[in-house]
Amino acid sequence: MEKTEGEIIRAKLDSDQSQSQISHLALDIGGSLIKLVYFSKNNGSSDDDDGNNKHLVLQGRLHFAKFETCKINDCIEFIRSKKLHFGGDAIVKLEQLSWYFISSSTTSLKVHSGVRLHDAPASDKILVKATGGGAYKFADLIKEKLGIVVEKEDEMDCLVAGANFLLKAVHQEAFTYMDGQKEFVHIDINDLYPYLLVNIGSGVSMIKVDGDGKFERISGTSVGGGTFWGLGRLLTKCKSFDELLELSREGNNRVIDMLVGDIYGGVDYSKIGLLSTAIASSFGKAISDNKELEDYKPEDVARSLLRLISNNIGQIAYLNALQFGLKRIFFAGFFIRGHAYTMDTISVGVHFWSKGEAKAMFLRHEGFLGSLGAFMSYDKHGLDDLSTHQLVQRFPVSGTNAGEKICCPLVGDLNDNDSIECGVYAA
Ligand SMILES: Nc1ncnc2c1ncn2[C@@H]1O[C@H](COP(=O)(O)OP(=O)(O)OP(=O)(O)O)[C@@H](O)[C@H]1O
Ligand SMILES: CC(C)(CO)[C@@H](O)C(=O)NCCC(=O)O
Repeated sequence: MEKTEGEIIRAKLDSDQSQSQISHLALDIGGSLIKLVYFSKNNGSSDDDDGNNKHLVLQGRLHFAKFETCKINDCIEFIRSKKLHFGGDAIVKLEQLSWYFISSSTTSLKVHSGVRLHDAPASDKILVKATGGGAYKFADLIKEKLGIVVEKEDEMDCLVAGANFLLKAVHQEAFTYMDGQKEFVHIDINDLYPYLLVNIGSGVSMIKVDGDGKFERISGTSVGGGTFWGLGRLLTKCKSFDELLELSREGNNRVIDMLVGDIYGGVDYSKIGLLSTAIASSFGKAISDNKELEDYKPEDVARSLLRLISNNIGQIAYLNALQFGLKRIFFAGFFIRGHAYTMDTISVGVHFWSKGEAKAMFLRHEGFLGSLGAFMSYDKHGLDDLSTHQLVQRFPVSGTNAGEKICCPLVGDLNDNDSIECGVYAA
């Protein structure tokens, strides 16, 4: 029998936990999904080959997991059964946190960080960092069921902190995706800002980022991932988001979308630069076809809907980038789900509207920006002390050098039960 998502996570954790202790759980509780990040220490330290082993004080993994927000009780049960909220045997305080990845593969990333460890001051209260609207909505429930106090962190602060961390510290995090080609982008941390962060969750936030902690939410739209999943569920009867996404792969949007050619008798409207194949009106054919919903194939509906939402977000993002003179746009949030057609649609849209001036980029850990930001807020001051220059210098020089564009096939979803191997070094 096929295992459920919860069972897979549980089995993995059972094996992890036989050799590790958990510390530092952080949550991002959004309108659709709850994202968890936590660090598990392996027992004992071990030697490493990067020349820093004399400073190694801790080794472990950074874990990622997610639950649907409507199943918050499963998430609470998961935290309780794995004792994630107790921080293992001892809660440690992370100081001078300086994560830097020393190697990466398609399935796991190895990260080392410089920290000082102290036992947390004895306290009756167990505090867990959480962000997203659910940190407010579910604080009482979490206190009641787990006996822990939710320490709320601002959602936008966390998104930006998570994005900056991933972009600066994680090797091969950002990539472009166009015409089926994935290309990793080298990030020059001295030339990272300003950029536009477009976080596509249930709704969409567009944030102009000018530095660490320096940002402005310049726009947003309620037509986001929740719209795609909500409308898609009603229109196709799909039982899960992934099923809807999978369905869209096989569909043909031209069956339902009204194309320029449908209006112009098969020819382009070249005077204003519109090909006959361009969508003139999403779902527009449904008005004239005299058909009912049942007459359309669910896969065609799913495809049209995905293009509608992705195009719309791509266009609004581009208009904001134009208004603020931003050339780089990073798209994140769980709506993207590493899905080829979604990324392609967004990229083509941004490329088309900007006449090739602006670039759409995506992040491998797209859905975990907020939870990573909350995780790192355990020690803001330590992070502020970080020399980002140092982070890059300490990257290993591997076969896939930073600075070069690397082409590789699209890897699967790195967000599900992904973990990052970590070593923690004394600063
Ligand atoms: N397994 C899933 N179940 C539900 N939605 C999913 C799933 N996987 C991807 N999604 C998509 O991701 C969206 C949620 O993304 P994300 O977790 O980034 O946002 P959120 O934090 O829940 O929302 P918000 O920030 O607006 O409160 C959903 O609306 C849906 O489009
Ligand atoms: C309300 C939030 C910030 C909650 O995450 C998000 O869903 C969002 O940005 N919605 C779009 C709201 C708007 O700007 O119209």
